[in-house]
Amino acid sequence: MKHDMIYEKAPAKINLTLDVLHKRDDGYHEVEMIMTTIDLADRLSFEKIDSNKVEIASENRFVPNDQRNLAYQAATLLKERFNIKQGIRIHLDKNIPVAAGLAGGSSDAAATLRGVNRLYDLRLTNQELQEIGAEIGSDVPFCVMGGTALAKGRGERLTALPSPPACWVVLAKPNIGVSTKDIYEKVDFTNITHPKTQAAVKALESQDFKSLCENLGNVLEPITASMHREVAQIKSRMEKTGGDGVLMSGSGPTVYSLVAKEEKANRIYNSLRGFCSEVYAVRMLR
Ligand SMILES: C[C@](O)(CO)[C@H](O)COP(=O)(O)OP(=O)(O)OC[C@H]1O[C@@H](n2ccc(N)nc2=O)[C@H](O)[C@@H]1O
Ligand SMILES: Nc1ncnc2c1ncn2[C@@H]1O[C@H](COP(=O)(O)OP(=O)(O)OP(=O)(O)O)[C@@H](O)[C@H]1O
Repeated sequence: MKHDMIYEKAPAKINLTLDVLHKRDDGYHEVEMIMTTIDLADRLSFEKIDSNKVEIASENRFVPNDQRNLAYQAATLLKERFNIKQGIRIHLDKNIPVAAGLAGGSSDAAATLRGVNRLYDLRLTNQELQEIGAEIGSDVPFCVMGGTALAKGRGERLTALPSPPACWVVLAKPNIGVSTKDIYEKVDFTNITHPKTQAAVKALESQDFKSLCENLGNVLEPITASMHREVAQIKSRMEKTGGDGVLMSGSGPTVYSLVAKEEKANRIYNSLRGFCSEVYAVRMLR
């Protein structure tokens, strides 16, 4: 039997700020962070299949196609919770670099929640999908919501914020892997420089690009940078070639620069291409 296809885009996120307040009893860290979506996205399609299975197809050899895949987990969760007897085939066209600090897997999970909600006409609200998403990972609720938000709790308590002023985002991912868990575990609360989250929120509210760039901050950056010198190397190269605001995203290792002028974005992009195999120049998503 031929079934209709549903399509969803899964955009990457960057952290404009990331602060860690304390370690919680459940092992997670209480965070306060501003995240925004960028125009670098995976593309997913969803199709009903007659066998009672979730199938993932992806051409990317770094992406698992079994229960380790967050899209698989999202589809399975909805299937079990809503007692769906048919199966789901997911095709994943991966463009977001893997294990990068850009929430690629989380965004695929969020797109899967939206896609399966439509495919099986479950009529779940965005809020309900966010709550289900929190069971899969801390970044999933934000990826369900999209746009720009201040996130608290372990990342699931969200308040929408205005999008950043239009600009370019140049990203470079060094060819190294980091474990988010390990990086959080290394946070030293006796020696921490907290970002000015409120100043960054104000900069978004007043659409002040310069102030936004001055108030980017990520407490995980010095930790990942101390383990991998590539992070500091990319950061300094972006700063030297004219990046307006430069920061590592999430637990890394991707470093990005916000850039107002296209010609400068091109210059930074070209300067990094010789140094790093995964470099992107994209726009913010409004
Ligand atoms: C670094 C960020 O990407 C910033 O947006 C997120 O905080 C991490 O989000 P994520 O990858 O969706 O994280 P999860 O899959 O929920 O958790 C992975 C691991 O990171 C640590 N973790 C994560 C989130 C949080 N608020 N505190 C933590 O300590 C925990 O050890 C957890 O076992
Ligand atoms: N759909 C998926 N796409 C990519 N990786 C996935 C996916 N599902 C599970 N993974 C696994 O998760 C690991 C982390 O991948 P992901 O790209 O989500 O990291 P990330 O961008 O650092 O996430 P975050 O910013 O949320 O911490 C990979 O090593 C991969 O094996």
